[in-house]
Amino acid sequence: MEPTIQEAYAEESERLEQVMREIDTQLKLLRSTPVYHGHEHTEQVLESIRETKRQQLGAATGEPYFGRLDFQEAGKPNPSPLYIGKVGVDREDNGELLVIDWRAPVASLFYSFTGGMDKAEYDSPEGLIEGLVYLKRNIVIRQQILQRVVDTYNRQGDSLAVTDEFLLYRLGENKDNKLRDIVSTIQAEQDKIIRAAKNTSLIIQGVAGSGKTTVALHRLAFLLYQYREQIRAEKMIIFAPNRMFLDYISGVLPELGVGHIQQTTYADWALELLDHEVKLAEPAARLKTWFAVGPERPAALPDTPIKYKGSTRFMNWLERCMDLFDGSYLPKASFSPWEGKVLAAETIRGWYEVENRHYPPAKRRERVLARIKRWLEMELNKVWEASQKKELKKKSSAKLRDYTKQWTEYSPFSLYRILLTPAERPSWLTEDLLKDLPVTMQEADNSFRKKQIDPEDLAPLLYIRSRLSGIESELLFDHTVIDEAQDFSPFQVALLNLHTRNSSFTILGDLAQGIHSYQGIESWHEFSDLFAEDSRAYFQLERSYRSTMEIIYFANEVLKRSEAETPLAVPVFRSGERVKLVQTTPAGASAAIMSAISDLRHTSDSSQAISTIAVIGRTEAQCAKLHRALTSAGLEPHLIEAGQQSYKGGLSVVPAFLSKGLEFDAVLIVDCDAAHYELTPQDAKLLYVGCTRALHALHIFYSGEPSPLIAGVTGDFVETEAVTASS
Ligand SMILES: Nc1ncnc2c1ncn2[C@@H]1O[C@H](COP(=O)(O)OP(=O)(O)OP(=O)(O)O)[C@@H](O)[C@H]1O
Repeated sequence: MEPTIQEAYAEESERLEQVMREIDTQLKLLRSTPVYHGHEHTEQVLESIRETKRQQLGAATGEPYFGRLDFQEAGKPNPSPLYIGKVGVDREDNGELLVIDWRAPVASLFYSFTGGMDKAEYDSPEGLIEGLVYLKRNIVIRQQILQRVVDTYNRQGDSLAVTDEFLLYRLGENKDNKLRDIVSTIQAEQDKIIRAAKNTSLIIQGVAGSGKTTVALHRLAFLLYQYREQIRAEKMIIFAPNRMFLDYISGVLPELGVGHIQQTTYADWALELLDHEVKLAEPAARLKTWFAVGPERPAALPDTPIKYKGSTRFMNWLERCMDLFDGSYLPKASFSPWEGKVLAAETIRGWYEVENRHYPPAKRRERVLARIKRWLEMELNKVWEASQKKELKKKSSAKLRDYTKQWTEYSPFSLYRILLTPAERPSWLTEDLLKDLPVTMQEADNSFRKKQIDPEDLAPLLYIRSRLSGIESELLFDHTVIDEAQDFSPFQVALLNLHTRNSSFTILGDLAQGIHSYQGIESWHEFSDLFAEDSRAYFQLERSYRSTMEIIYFANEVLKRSEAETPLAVPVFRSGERVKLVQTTPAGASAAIMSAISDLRHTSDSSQAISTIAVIGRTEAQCAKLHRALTSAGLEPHLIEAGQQSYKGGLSVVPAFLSKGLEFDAVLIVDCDAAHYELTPQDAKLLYVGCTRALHALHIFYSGEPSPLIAGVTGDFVETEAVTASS
């Protein structure tokens, strides 16, 4: 018979006390053991194990576990309860597992089991284990106090389907300024991605709010647990679009007990590798041009060098260039240090092409020059007469300097520049090769003179670096995550592949949010083609967890009205207030926005009290103006600008293109009129990004003619309102 709620609660309280007593005893013992500071290796290792345990148990004391699954393995007489937590805890005296780490193979049942099935199974190191699930229970413990017990499945109960009640409870919570872990409610389709094998190139198309970023971070924690002998946190890397986004996601990995994973942007990583030889042009100028409205709006996607420079066609072109470079790099002449003494060109060629063939050209140059120097020293040693030797030494040093000088030493940038500057093109660059360079690339780039480059030059420069000097093994990653990957170019990903062992990738993005289409991709094939067929995998996440049904239905309408061919989000069954379409007069817009903010902050429904609100504008200039207006009204908003390092929460004013990746309890889209959002795929994506940032409430403001992307949207998920100046 199904236990009553009181019985379940009493049972779990007792169990919690038992587990906490055990953790407490173990912690006391560990804390009373003196920390070892000596040099004895074995003792150091033992101390490090104790320290890890101290930290893990310390973290587990407040909330030792969050779930329970009663599983009867085939062939075993009874089901046994498995408690799942962020870290495993076993009894000191008999080794019994009190809490199982969520990443352990058996814990996958807690996530993959969706009810209704006869048999459940999971992959273990010993093979497939089958059995029956009797109970799936969510348990909320806060600061050692049992707060909630929710059975989402009970074999003895009436319902055989796992309900989403607990998930909905979690999704209904409000957000602060940091993304959180989801270990207690990972969904089956997310779990598959998290637990995919390490040496896979995973590509994930996920709708807005489907948990892509969160899943990627949980996957890193999983890989570190599962492959702890093979990979290290310091060798894993996350690429995110900007520093503010990195700050926003920075809480998740520590919550999962994982540290030291590198987190960066592509530009920061690349500039570091290039020894900061080049400067990146201010990104603000490009963003301003690309997201301009009115007469400055950019024409349909221009066929600019940006796309070409991000293509694998360009990579192949550079590959051919580097092959030719390699073949012609060695000077043809022999080396004569003084009259009558010659080091034959053939000998030097042998050193270059045979002896050092395994080295890249820059290294070969270095090694061959060192070899010539050694040869010279030997020749000088054959001269006995002191004054003659001195003179020959002087002469030969000058000759060697000349020889070295003629053999130009290139940096990635100096080589790139001569390839793309017509007046400086080297003789080995054949007409055939030049013919294959698009016309748009034939012009000299003036900014190169000041060593200034654009973001799309980074991958080509790194490619040249890799061909010129090779990739040092300490620069290789064990696993690479690319978030917001739809804005990456194929060349960027191909380049990262050169830096990633076994093509172990998690690449995530959403084509519907591809607002930087001047540089990004149009289809995931552009990336999947870069990886071997048998080691790549593609997943699609269609359920959106962030927003209410009303918000998702509305955002989908926006997408449907443009010609953007992208998958639509399926909401979880969480209902909230309707999306508000508010028409104002131009003069009344600010007052209407402020009144909405005030209403949202003072909502009477405490379960929906709003703590983060974003006012989303179309351009940076418009946001700066709005920010001033809200500040003079005493509201203390934060203006989010390009280049910002952190996200503060509270009330933010942000241009739509910078809101990507973030989320807010409530979103107010302003100036959603026909001039600011036209009926184009680009504007639809931008508005879609803005709308899908909202968790609980979405208000859209416009004056004059509404944007064709929202005009006439009807349904039980929207309500309209007209605010006159006096109301
Ligand atoms: N299984 C889950 N349980 C609870 N919350 C979840 C779950 N999956 C996702 N979420 C929540 O949904 C929200 C969106 O997650 P996340 O930002 O990772 O999605 P995303 O796909 O990267 O979104 P976007 O592309 O729109 O930036 C977050 O608040 C996250 O905590």
